[in-house]
Amino acid sequence: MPPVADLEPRLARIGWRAQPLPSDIEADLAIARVVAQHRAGYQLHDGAAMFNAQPAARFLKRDLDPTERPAVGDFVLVAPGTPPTIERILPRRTELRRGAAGESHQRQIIAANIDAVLVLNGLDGDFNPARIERYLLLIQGSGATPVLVLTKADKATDAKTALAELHRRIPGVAMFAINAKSADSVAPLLAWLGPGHTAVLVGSSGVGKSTLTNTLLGQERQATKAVREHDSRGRHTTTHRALIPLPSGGCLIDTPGMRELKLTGEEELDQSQFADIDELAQSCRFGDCGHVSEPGCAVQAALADGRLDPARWRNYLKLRDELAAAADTLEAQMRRKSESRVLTKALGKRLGEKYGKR
Ligand SMILES: Nc1nc2c(ncn2[C@@H]2O[C@H](COP(=O)(O)OP(=O)(O)OP(=O)(O)O)[C@@H](O)[C@H]2O)c(=O)[nH]1
Ligand SMILES: [Zn+2]
Repeated sequence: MPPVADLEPRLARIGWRAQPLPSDIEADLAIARVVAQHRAGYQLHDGAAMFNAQPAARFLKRDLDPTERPAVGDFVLVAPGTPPTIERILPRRTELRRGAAGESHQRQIIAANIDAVLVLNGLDGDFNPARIERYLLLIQGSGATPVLVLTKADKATDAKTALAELHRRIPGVAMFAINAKSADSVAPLLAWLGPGHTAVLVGSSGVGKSTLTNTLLGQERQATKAVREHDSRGRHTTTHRALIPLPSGGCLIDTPGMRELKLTGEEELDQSQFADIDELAQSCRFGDCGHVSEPGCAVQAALADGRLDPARWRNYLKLRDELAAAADTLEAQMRRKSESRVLTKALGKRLGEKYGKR
């Protein structure tokens, strides 16, 4: 492997910060960063290009603690090959975990080596201190710094009141009210986006994550509207770039996994700011109304006569789909957990019969 000093300008683009490397590294290994994780493998970036890689066999062992597997944001050592293989994970500075209050064998790393989590909340009706607090729970203990960003300040009449309320409710956390479209307005955020820094943007759909990304980039590089394909189960695929080097020297990580941070599957739409839409959608003539062209659709009627804002409706649909997918995952996890408990019991009983233990 070339001396790391030679690699640093390139690695700097992917949020690398000088760190001592293990002394026993084989010469043919390269440093890269995990930018996405798929069922079929990992997507890595070495500062020059993105490429696919497979984890070494030991990462696939079933009894391995999931937190010891490569995660998005990890700097890893990669062996050449077709495909290249992830051999080692370099020590993490921070670990954003899912299920921090759960059982240890269920904990997963959502992202590693994240320095700041920018929690976006819109001042256009999306403002929701309770949701911000839930994000903060997820971030707490990760080592990453939360930064609260209230977007659409240019549209709000009460940005100061919102900030004051948030200050009261969540003291000691940096917070800004910004117009995500204005470079001047987002400038204070650059303090968390300098060389060697990695940030993620989290927040509800439509809050301004893509807009802020574009402003930080200084150009329209990321499609503001991600491409989504819906199917009957309400899953979607979002295409966007996973790691985004910024002119300020830092980088953003943006993966579907990171965006899933926002919903656990336990949220109830009928007890949210969308309760009115949820109620409307339940009052269609057909119980399984798709709200597209069915006769007697209460949603289409409300859209037609202006009672329902189309943007809000689209947002509701997006969130409902996300929630459905998250709930599916949660349910599958819980099913697996209860199955393994039953299996463990059955195994214990069998062993007890065989060896006379109880
Ligand atoms: N006036 C104003 N409009 C904003 C601001 N931030 C975002 N918008 C607008 O809000 C809409 C949604 O913004 P996006 O950046 O696409 O939101 P997002 O969080 O990326 O949404 P998803 O991709 O669905 O997760 C766009 O029309 C933006 O132009 C802001 O600070 N001020
Ligand atoms: Zn309908």
